[in-house]
Amino acid sequence: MSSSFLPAGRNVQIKFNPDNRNSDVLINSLSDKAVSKTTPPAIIPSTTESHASHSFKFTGSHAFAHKSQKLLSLLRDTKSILGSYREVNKEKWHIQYPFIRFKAQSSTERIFPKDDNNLRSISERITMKAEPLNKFREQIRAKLHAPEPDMSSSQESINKLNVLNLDLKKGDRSSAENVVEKLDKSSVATLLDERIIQSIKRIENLSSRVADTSSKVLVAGDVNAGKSTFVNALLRREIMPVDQQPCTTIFCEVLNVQENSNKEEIHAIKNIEAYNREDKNTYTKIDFVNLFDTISGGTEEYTQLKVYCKDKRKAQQSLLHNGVVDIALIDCPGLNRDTLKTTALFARQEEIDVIVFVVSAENHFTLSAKEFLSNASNEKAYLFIVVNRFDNIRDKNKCKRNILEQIKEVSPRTHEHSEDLVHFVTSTAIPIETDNDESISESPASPHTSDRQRIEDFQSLEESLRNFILKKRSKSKLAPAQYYLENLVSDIGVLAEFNRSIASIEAKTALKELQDGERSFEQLCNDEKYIGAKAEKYVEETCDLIVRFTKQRLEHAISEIDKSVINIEYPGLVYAWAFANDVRDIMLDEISKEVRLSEEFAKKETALCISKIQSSGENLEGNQRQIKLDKMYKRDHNIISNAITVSLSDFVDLNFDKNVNDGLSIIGFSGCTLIAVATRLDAFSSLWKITNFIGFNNLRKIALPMILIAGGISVAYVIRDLKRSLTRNLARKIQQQLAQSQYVDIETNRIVRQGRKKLRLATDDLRTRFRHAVEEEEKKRIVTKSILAKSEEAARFFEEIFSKVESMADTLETLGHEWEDMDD
Ligand SMILES: Nc1nc2c(ncn2[C@@H]2O[C@H](COP(=O)(O)OP(=O)(O)OP(=O)(O)O)[C@@H](O)[C@H]2O)c(=O)[nH]1
Repeated sequence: MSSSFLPAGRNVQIKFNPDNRNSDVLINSLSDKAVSKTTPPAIIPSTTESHASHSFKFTGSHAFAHKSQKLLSLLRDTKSILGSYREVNKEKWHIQYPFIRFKAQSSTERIFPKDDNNLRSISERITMKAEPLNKFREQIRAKLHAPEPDMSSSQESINKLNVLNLDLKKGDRSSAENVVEKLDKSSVATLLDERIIQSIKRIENLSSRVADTSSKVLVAGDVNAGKSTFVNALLRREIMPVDQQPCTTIFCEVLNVQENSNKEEIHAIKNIEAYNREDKNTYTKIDFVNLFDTISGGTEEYTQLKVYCKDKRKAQQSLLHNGVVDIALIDCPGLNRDTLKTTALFARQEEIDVIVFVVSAENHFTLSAKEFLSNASNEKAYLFIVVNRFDNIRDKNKCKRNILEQIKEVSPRTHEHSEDLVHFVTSTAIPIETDNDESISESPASPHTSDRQRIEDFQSLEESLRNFILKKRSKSKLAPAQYYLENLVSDIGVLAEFNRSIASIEAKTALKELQDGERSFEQLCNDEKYIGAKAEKYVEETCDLIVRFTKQRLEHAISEIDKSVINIEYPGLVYAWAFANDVRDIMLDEISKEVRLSEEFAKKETALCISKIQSSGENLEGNQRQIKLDKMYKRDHNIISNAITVSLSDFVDLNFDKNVNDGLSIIGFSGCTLIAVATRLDAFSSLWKITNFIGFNNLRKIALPMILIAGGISVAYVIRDLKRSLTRNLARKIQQQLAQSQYVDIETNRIVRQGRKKLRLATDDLRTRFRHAVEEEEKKRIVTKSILAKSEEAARFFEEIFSKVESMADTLETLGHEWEDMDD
């Protein structure tokens, strides 16, 4: 699995680039512990320089240490970026995924979620800036835009992302698509959070793997092939017991003394799982002098030995403690039918980086050896083969050919790189330290040519072995971290770029909304003032109209009240009183009619005005208030009928006729009185009362003729003028009373007051709706402002993240992939 944006398989010699800001920071940010633990001494030579003929190009231990440091630092930085992604995703910005259907979509649509119409419409308005892109950004954008025709939508996002893809494939493909389509932002955020947590855990595991400087080498081989002799030769010490007879019966792990607080000890362990160096109950300490007995004594008490020993050689020569990797050598029991299975199991353990197989040049491969090798080569692909006891071979070339032929059969890949991986040596030729030796001389005092050659062959083996171990270590410990980082950095870049685009668009949209909102807010405030004032003006105009109308109608009706009875017939003297009451009622009805008319007018005008007010606010949101006018005027308006009563005087018009003389007036008056009385009493009782009053004789002499004359005149007058006088008197009386009670004003006010009340409801409603609209606009502005701030912040955040991962991708690219040709 190799990242698509980094070239794979390049053999890059690491050069620290001072211009690379990120590298600088990364190197400087390395913890002291990591640096001290992994930095090799400067004197360790690069193997590519000293052993240029190797077909396995490897940049050596220095490069390995440098690479470990960089990877550790990159892992740390990536973890911190993922941490900030989690934080932002939880609290500030739901990180979105590029879930897209590519088919038949424009390139601008591709980078936006397919269900987000709003964003898509925005995307149509905003084109990508034609800025110069660097390689990483180009690759990320290409990923976001690239059509992948035959993919389902659920797979598209998976293909865009390597590590941080969401786990949507819980059902079949169609249901996974549905899941994608139905996901909302917060669900995606939750799924991403889970993914990030997993990634952080993985980074922690990879970090501890990269930081782990130990490496285990399993030395297996046939019985008596010389495994223990070989191990001793590597250590330049007689640690492992050597015997002509098969002697190694248990696994012996030889470690550097530093692993045991610089104490040379042997720990015999019954249960390796429970072994703890600091817990003496988990092992038995054994003396070095008793090692042979323990190993060869056939005791089945122990399953494994840990032998902590000193390697007195310098770091660049030492295998156990070479400054880069702490190597442990595990000497296995010789292979036979009984031990084959156990050794094979041991070899399969993940912590075994390299298998060194020791075969005796004299015996070639046994069946057990072949079986072991073919299984191991399936497991590890490359094996390191030591053909030992080469000194005993006379025809060395033939032996080499034979053995290489056999290796070709059991491990073809090893055979391909036999120059590096297959060594013909004589382990006994290596000078071994005795207890008295202070240093070991690699050159015998008087070396034979053959001895010198054997020592050189062994040294060459050692260099190849160390190189192979480092390389395998890179493969097993650094490669997973580097590949994972490459994929993760790409994913972080994809998400950062995608979310930056969305955030930028949201910010632009919010800004535009804010600017538009500013204008519409101003417009609204102006409208509120202007339309409010206009509505007030409508109200005043309508009220004025109602007042004028009502006043005019009532005043006119009152002033012309006598005309309302013109057509009423006078029923005669006997019904004069009833007639007078009818006249009054008709006159008052006439006024009431005018009142009702005015009310109708007021209602109509009020309705008109309300509709005008409401239509001036029809653009405002929300429902208009319904104003009912049917019960606007409901009480009985004939309030004056009881207050105006007919009286006698109403029948006589005191000012009525300037043409009639005073006498006639008196007579008329008397007559009228009589008539009035007569209308109330019967004629006889009236006459009787008058007679009693003036005396019968006087009446007979003086008054009677006069009375008779006056009566006659009066009767004539009454007959002639009663209707007119009564009408005029009653009209005047009503007019006076109405004037006195300010009837017109009161009624006008009442009518207009009701109208104003209703109109007030309309203006209040308009004002309320305006206020509501202004408040809504303000609320919208607050929300838009916060969206703007949030999306601007998000855009900045993702841009910063992008720059960081861009720089990390550069660093990763410079690290290269030296293990590309080690495909196991
Ligand atoms: N001539 C010669 N003899 C060797 C060489 N290497 C080992 N021997 C001898 O071979 C015998 C067996 O050596 P060991 O190292 O015990 O062999 P081993 O593979 O560890 O034996 P087991 O652990 O019992 O399987 C010893 O007598 C060694 O001296 C060599 O390169 N040349």
